[in-house]
Amino acid sequence: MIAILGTGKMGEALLSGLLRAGVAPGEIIATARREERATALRERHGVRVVSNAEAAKVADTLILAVKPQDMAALLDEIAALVPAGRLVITVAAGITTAFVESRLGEDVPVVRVMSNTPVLVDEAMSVISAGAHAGETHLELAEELLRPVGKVLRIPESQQDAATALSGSGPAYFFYLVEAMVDAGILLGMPRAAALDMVTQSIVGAAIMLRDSGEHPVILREAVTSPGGTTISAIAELERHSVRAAFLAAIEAARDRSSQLASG
Ligand SMILES: NC(=O)C1=CN([C@@H]2O[C@H](COP(=O)(O)OP(=O)(O)OC[C@H]3O[C@@H](n4cnc5c(N)ncnc54)[C@H](O)[C@@H]3O)[C@@H](O)[C@H]2O)C=CC1
Ligand SMILES: O=C(O)[C@@H]1CCC=N1
Repeated sequence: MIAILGTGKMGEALLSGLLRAGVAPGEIIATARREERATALRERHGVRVVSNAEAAKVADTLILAVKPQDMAALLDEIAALVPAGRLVITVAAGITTAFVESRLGEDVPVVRVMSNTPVLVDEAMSVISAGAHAGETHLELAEELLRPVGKVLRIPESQQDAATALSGSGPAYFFYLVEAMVDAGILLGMPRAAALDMVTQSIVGAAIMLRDSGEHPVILREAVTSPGGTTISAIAELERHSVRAAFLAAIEAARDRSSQLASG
């Protein structure tokens, strides 16, 4: 039995992915704070929604998906109830395996995961790290759960905050970029719907080329950039506005914020 505790946006995305991957609804239980949320989860996915206490007692694998700020309270609530040897997977930004171990008991196997919202379309990037008492079998179990919804990579836990900044938040940067490009289309007089179509298909095409061609992004960009042409005029402006430096600073800020989150 797999339990998802705190089934909000990320928890529900993982839940729907597990169901798409063929896990039976009877094999998954969820918890939610509000009754309307519990009803919605039952109706949408046909899973049982129970209390945190019941989930902690009956599940073999617990997926903790509350906000980082709510993690200490949740762990305190379930600490006395989780039977020995259960795998605990935490998907919260900034929450270390040591943070979970210190509240659930020092020998609990914990795997820390940072995934992202493309889990909804089975294209997630999930990075995983083992806690002090999680071994190969625990990592494999976590991989088994996450692989049907995207790519999974093992990384040292010391890199989790950086991964949170890069791939956890990553989709938001691309959506932001799309918004900005669509605004540019509007500025140039394009109808909004057409501009959104053009930008979306350009980003999808570019992403697939990047993933499937094996080419370095610089080579792919150079292939678009004709001498004396249009693209280099745009790139010159991006450079003038220090867009690359802005990305470096932004992602560094996200990494720093991730490392602060466990302390509230
Ligand atoms: N949204 C995203 O793109 C990503 C989020 N995450 C992580 O996933 C976690 C959840 O984020 P979201 O799903 O965006 O937030 P959310 O607010 O949509 O979901 C959290 C849910 O937990 C519930 N909750 C809080 N305390 C609870 C308790 N004691 N018992 C039962 N339910 C409780 C809340 O009512 C809410 O529905 C966070 O820790 C975040 O760092 C990780 C990767 C990406
Ligand atoms: O913004 C956040 O804190 C979460 C973690 C990664 C993506 N969203």
